[in-house]
Amino acid sequence: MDKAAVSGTGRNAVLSRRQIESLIAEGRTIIIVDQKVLKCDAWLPYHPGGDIAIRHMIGRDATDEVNALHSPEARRQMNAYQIGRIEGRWENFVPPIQGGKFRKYVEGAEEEPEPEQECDNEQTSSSRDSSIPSSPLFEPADQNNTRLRHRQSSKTSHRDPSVSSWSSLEEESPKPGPKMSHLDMRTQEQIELDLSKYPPLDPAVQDEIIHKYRLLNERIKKEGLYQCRYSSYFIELSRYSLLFGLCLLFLRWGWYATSAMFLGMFWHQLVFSAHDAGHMGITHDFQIDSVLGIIIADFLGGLSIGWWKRNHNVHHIVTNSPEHDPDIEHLPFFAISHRFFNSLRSTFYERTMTYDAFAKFFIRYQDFLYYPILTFGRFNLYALSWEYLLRGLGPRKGIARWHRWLEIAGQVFFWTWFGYGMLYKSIPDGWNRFVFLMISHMVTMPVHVQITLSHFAMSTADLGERESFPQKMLRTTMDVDCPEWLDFFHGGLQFQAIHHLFPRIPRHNLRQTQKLVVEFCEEVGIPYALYGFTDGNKQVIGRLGEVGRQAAILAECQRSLAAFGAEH
Ligand code: HEM
Repeated sequence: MDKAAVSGTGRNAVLSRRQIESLIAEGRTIIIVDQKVLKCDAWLPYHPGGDIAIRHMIGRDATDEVNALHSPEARRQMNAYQIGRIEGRWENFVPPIQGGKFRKYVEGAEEEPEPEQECDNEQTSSSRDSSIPSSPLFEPADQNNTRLRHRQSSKTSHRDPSVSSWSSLEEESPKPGPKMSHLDMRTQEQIELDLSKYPPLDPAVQDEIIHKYRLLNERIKKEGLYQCRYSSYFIELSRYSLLFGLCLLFLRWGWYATSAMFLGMFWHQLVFSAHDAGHMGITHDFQIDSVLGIIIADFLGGLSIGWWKRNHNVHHIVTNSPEHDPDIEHLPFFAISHRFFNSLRSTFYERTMTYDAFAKFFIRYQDFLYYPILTFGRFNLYALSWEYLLRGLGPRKGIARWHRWLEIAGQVFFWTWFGYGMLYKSIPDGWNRFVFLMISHMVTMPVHVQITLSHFAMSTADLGERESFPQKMLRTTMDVDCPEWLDFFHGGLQFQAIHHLFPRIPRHNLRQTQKLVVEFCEEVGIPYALYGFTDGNKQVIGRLGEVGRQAAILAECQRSLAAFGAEH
C-alpha cells in the first residue's frame, strides 16, 4: 500500500493517487472535498441526499458539487469522515457507478504498466502515479462509444477545440456495424460541436473557470443573495390563497370547470415553492424546509417531495447524461438523444431502458406527441410518488428517516380533501367529476413544459472527467428570457442555468444573480444559453424532431439490412 511517498499522520496523511485508487477498488466510498480525502461508507445509509448522489462522486474532486448542495453545517459534518488529504491537483477517476475500473494495490505484486499521462499541468504527488487507463473513460452501456469517449477526452486537453481530428479517431475505432457507425457518428458530431463552442478541457483552463466560479460564489454571498426575501413568499402565499379561494368559490356555485381551472393553476404555482423547499432555498434549514416541502407537495398537491428530491438531486449532479440523469430518461415516450436507441442501462433505475417496438413508434412522432403527453403528466407523478413511498425508496436512517411517514400522512390528507371532499362530496355526478378531474390536472401542463424546457434542447454529450462543474452545468442547461412581471408564471424555472450553478440561492434572488453569472460567462468564455419562451419551445420541438428523424432513418436502415439479408 505504501507505494507513493506519504507525509503527515492520521487524518493529515497525504494519500497518493494509487492508494486512493486501491481503496476504491476495495469498495470504499472515497471522495475528495477541499483537498481532504473522505471515506463515506458509514455515512451512506444516513445521507439525506441518498446514496446515488454520493456514488457519482467517488474518485472525483467533488468540492464544487458538495459546496453547491450543502449547508455550512453539513460541510462541517463531513470532516468526521476525513481519512487523509491530497496534495496538488486531482485528476478525476470515472466513478464505479459510471463504469470506472480500479486496481487494488498488492504489496510485492507486479503492477500493471504505468499509463501514459495526458495532462499538460505539472503533476503533483497525488496525481503523478495516475492509473487512468485502469479507470477508462468509458460508458459500459455503449461499448462502441468507449473508445470514442476515451480518445476524445484525452485528445481535447491538448488541442484547439475548433481543430478536430476525427479522421484519426475513425482509423483507430473498432469497425462498427451499420447501426453503430451511424449512431457513433452522431455522438462524435455532438462532442465536436460542444468542443468547438465551449472552452477547452485543458486543466489550466478548467482550473481558471473553477477559480472564477468560486470567486463568484463569494461575491454572491457578500451581496446577500443567499438570504431569503420572506416578503416575496408573502406575495406567493397571497397568490396561492387567491387561486384556491376562487377554486372553492366556483365549486360552491357549481361552476365545476372554472373551479377546476383555478385548482390546476394553484397546483401549477405550488410546484415552484416545493422546488424551493426541496433545495433548502427558503429557510436553509434542512428539517424546516423539508417539512414545508412535504406540506406543499404531499398535503396540498398529492405528490411526494421525497420522490422528487431523489430524482432531482441526481439530476443536479449528472445533468443530461442519458445513462445517469433520471430527468431525461423517458423511454418509451421521449428520447432527447439518439444514444437511447442503444437500449442504455439507467444507473438510477437500475434497469435497461429498452428501445422496444413502443419506443420505436413513439420516438418517431415525439415532436407531435410532446404537448399531448405532457398534458397528462401529473397522473404519472402520482404513480411515481406512490411507488417511492410504498417501496420506501427514501432514506431509512438518519435525519430524514421520518419524512416518509409524514409524507404518507400527507397523501391520506390530500386524498381526503381532494378525492373525497371535493371530487366525491361536492360534485354531484360522474360526468362533472370526470371533467373536474381532467381539467384540474391538464391545466398544470405548463409546469411540465417548463421543467423539460431547460434541458431537453441542450447537449447530452459527455466530455469526460476533466470538465469542471460550472462548465458542465452551463453546457447542459438553458435559461428562459421573460419580463420581470412574468417571473411568477415561470416560478424561478426560467433561471435554471443560474439555479444549477447555485441551487441553494432563493428563487427571488435569481434574477439579480443572473447579471453576475452573465459577467462570469463573458469572463471565462462559456456561452450562456438564453432563449425566449417561444424560441425555447421551438428548440425543444426541433431537438425532438431531429431525434425522431434519426429514429426513422435507423428503422429504415434496419429494414434494408433485413431485406438484404433475406435476399442473400
Ligand atoms: C461525508 C459526506 C457527506 C455528508 C456528511 C453529507 C451530509 C449531508 C447533510 C447533513 C445533508 C442535509 C442538508 C444539509 O444540511 O445541507 C445533505 C444533503 C444532501 N447531500 Fe450530502 N453529504 C455528504 C456527501 C455528499 C456528496 C458527495 C453529495 C454529492 C454531490 C451529496 C449530495 C447531497 C444532496 C443532493 C443533498 C440534498 C438532500 C435533500 O435535501 O434531499 N452529499 N448531505
